[in-house]
Amino acid sequence: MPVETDFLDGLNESQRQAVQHFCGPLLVVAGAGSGKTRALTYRIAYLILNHQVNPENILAVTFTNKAAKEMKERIELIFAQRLAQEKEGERLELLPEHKQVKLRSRAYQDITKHLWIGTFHSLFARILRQDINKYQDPKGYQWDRNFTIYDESDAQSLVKNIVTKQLNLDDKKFNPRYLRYSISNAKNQGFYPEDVLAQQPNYRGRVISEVYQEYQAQLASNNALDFDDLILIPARLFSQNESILGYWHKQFQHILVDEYQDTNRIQYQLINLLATNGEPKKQNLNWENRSIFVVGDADQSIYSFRMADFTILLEFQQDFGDGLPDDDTRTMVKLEENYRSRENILEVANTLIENNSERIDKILKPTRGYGEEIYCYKAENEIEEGQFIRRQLLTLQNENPELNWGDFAILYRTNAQSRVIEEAIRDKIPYQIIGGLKFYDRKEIKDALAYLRLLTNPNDTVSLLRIINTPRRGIGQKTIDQLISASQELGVPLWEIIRDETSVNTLAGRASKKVNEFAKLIQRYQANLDQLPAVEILDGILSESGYRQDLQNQGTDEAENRIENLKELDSAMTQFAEENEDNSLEGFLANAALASDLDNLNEKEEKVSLMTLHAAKGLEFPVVFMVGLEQGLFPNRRTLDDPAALEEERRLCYVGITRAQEQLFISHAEERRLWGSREPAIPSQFLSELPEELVNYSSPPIKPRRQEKKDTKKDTGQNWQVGDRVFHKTFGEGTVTHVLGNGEKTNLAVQFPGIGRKIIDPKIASLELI
Ligand SMILES: Nc1ncnc2c1ncn2[C@@H]1O[C@H](COP(=O)(O)OP(=O)(O)OP(=O)(O)O)[C@@H](O)[C@H]1O
Ligand SMILES: [Mg+2]
Repeated sequence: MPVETDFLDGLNESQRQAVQHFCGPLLVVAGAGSGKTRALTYRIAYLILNHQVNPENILAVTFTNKAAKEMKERIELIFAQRLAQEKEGERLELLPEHKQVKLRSRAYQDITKHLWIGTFHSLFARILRQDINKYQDPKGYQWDRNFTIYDESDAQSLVKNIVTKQLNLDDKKFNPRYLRYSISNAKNQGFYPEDVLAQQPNYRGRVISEVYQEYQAQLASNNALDFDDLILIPARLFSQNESILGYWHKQFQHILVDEYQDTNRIQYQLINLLATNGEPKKQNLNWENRSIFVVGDADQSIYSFRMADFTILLEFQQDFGDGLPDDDTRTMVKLEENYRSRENILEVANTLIENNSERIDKILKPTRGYGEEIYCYKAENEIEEGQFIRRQLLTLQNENPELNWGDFAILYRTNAQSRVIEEAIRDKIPYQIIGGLKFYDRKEIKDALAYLRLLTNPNDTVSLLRIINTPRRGIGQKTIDQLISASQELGVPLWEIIRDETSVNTLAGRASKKVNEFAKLIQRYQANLDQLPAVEILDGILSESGYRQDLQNQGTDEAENRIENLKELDSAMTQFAEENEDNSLEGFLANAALASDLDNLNEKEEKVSLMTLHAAKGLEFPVVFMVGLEQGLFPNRRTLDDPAALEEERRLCYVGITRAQEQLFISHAEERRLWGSREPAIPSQFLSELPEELVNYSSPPIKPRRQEKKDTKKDTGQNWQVGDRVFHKTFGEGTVTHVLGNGEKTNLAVQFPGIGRKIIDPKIASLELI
C-alpha cells in the first residue's frame, strides 16, 4: 500500500499553490516550521513529474549539504511512491502514451543524480570545474579545472605565512585570524584589495589590502580557491562573459532557493544573473518555461556576520515581479500554519519575536494542540546546568521508550559551552557534537586528502608541504626552505623544482635521495590516475608512502583510531562514487572540502545532538534544550549596545525555540565559568519577554507523571488494525500503517503527521484509540 496516495495530499492549499505555480517568479514567505522546505522539495518532484522538466535543468540551493541530501532522499521517496501507484495502474493511464514511457523510464533511473541540488558553494564549485579556465582575472591570475578548495584552516595557514614570513609583520599585532576574516568580508562584498584600501585609507587598511593581494596571488599560484572565491569568481565570470552566462542560464530553467533570507549580495547577484541572463529591464524578461522560486523567513535571518542581508528577501518582488497591480498576489504565497511545534511552544516563539521592531508581521497558526509544559530551569552554575540536562534526558528516555537519543538536541550560543554538557552526559548518553572537529578536519584525513590533492593538482603547494615529510622521511625543514626559496626566485610552483632530479640533487644535499623518491612516488600515481579507481589510489598511496605503516608502528589507541578514520574515508569515497554522477577523484575532493559540520548529523545513529543555535537552522527535534540564557552570553555581549545586532540575537532565540516539536527546556545559570573566568550571571532579557503563563519556572519533576489515558489498548496486545487512529503522549495523533508481528510481539508502525513514522510497542507506550 503506498504511504500517500497522491504526494500533493501531504500539502495544504497554499503549499499546493506554491508547488503548482509553474513559470515566473514566486516568493514563499512564512514563519518557522510552516512547511517551506517541504513545499520546495515537493515542487522539484512536481516539475519533473507533471511538467516533464529534465532534472538537469533544475537548480536547487540549500543551506547545508545535509539538507541537500535529505531533499534528494525525499524526492526519491516520492518517485518510489509514484512508481508503486503506476504498478497498480491508478493514474498513469490517463496520460498519453509517450508521456507514460517517458515518466516510467525517468522514474526508474536514478533521477536525483541529475538534479543540481546543493549549497551555493558545492553547486558553483561544480560550475567552476567546467569553466574556470575561461575566467579573466583583472590581475591576470589563472586557475585550471583541477583547482583545490582550501578550507578555513588551509586559508589561515596561508595568511599566517604571508604575515610572518613574507611581510615580516608581528602576528600578535596583526592576528592572522582577523586578517583572514577581513579578507573574507571584502570578498563577500565583491571588493578587490584596492577597494579595501579606498574604504579604509589608514595603516590597518593598507596592511589588510596588502595581505589580501598577496593571499590571492598565492592562491592562484597554488591553483587553489577559498570558499569565498567559489561564489565570487562565478559572479565575476558571469558578469564578464555573456556566452558562459547564457549557457548556464539556459541550463537552469528552474531555480529554487531555500533559506533565502540568509543570502548575501554576491550570492544574490549569482541567482539574479542566472535567472535573468543579465537582462536589466524587468519588462524584457521572458519567463516561458522558466521560474525562480525562493522561500524564506526574515525572522530567521541570523548570518549577518557573513554579510547575509534579509532585505534581499524583502526586495524579491521588486527584483523579479512585473510591477502590475496584481503582481503581489501572483508572485507571493504566504504559509500560515505551523506543522512542527506544539501550540504552547509556538506561542512562546511568536511572543518573543514580536519584540523585534524590524519585521513584517505575519501569521503563524498552530496545527498541533498544547504539549508538555515548557520549563525554564535556574541552575546554580554551568555544571549544575549540565546535571539538569543529564537528569532530564535520562528521565525522558526512560519514561518514553519510543524516544530515541536522536530525538534530543541541546542548543547553545557558543561552541565553548559544549564541554561542560559533554562532561555531564558522556558516561551514560551517546551524543555527537555537530560543528566540533569535523571528520574532514582530522589530521589523518587532511594528510590523506593532501596526497590525493597533490596527485590531481601538483601546483597545490599547501598540500605538498603538508606531506613532503609526513610520515617522516628525512626531508628536514632546511632542505624544504631551500627548495621553497628556489621556487620563489624562479617564480615557479614548488613541485616544478621537486620533480626535477637535477635541481633536487643540486639543492637538497644529503636529503636529495629522499626527495627524489618522494617525487617518483607521486609521479607514478599521477600517471595512473585515470586507470585506477579512486579508492585504490588512496589505499596504494597510503601504503607506499609509508603513512599507514607509520601509524601501525605507533601502536597507540590514538593511532588505531586514526587508522579507523582512514577506513572511514574509504567508505566515504565508495559512497560518493555510488551516489554521484561526477564520481571522479576531483569531484570527491571538492565534495570533501565542502563537507560541513552538519554532514556529521546522522539521525540513524541515535545520538543526542549538541550544536550551536546557528547550526540548528532548518532542523527539528522532538525535544530541545536551549541553554545558557544569560545576559552577555545570549544575547551575546557584543550585541548589547547595538539594537540591530540585538534583534538578530532575538531571531536566533526564535530559531532555537522553533526547532522543538514536542517539548522545550530552557535553562540559565546564576554563575558561570566560561573562557576561564567565573562570573555571576543575570538571566537573559529574552526570558522576561516570554509569556509567563506558558513557562514553568519551577524544577520539572524528575519522574514526569504519566498521563492517565482513557480507553487505551495498552496491554491487550491485539486487535490493532491498519488505519486505526491513535493518540500518543509525545507524538500526538497518528494513523497505524502496519501491524508488525503478532501476539505478545506485536509492534505498530504509526504515521504521525509532521513527525514521520515511528515503530511503537503498544505494550510499553500507551496508545489511545481515537
Ligand atoms: N502540509 C503539511 N502537513 C503535515 N506536515 C507538514 C506539512 N508541511 C510541512 N509539514 C511538516 O512540518 C515540519 C516543518 O516543515 P519544514 O521543515 O518544511 O518547515 P520550514 O518552513 O522549512 O521550517 P524552517 O523555517 O524551520 O526551515 C516538517 O516535519 C514537515 O514534514
Ligand atoms: Mg526549512
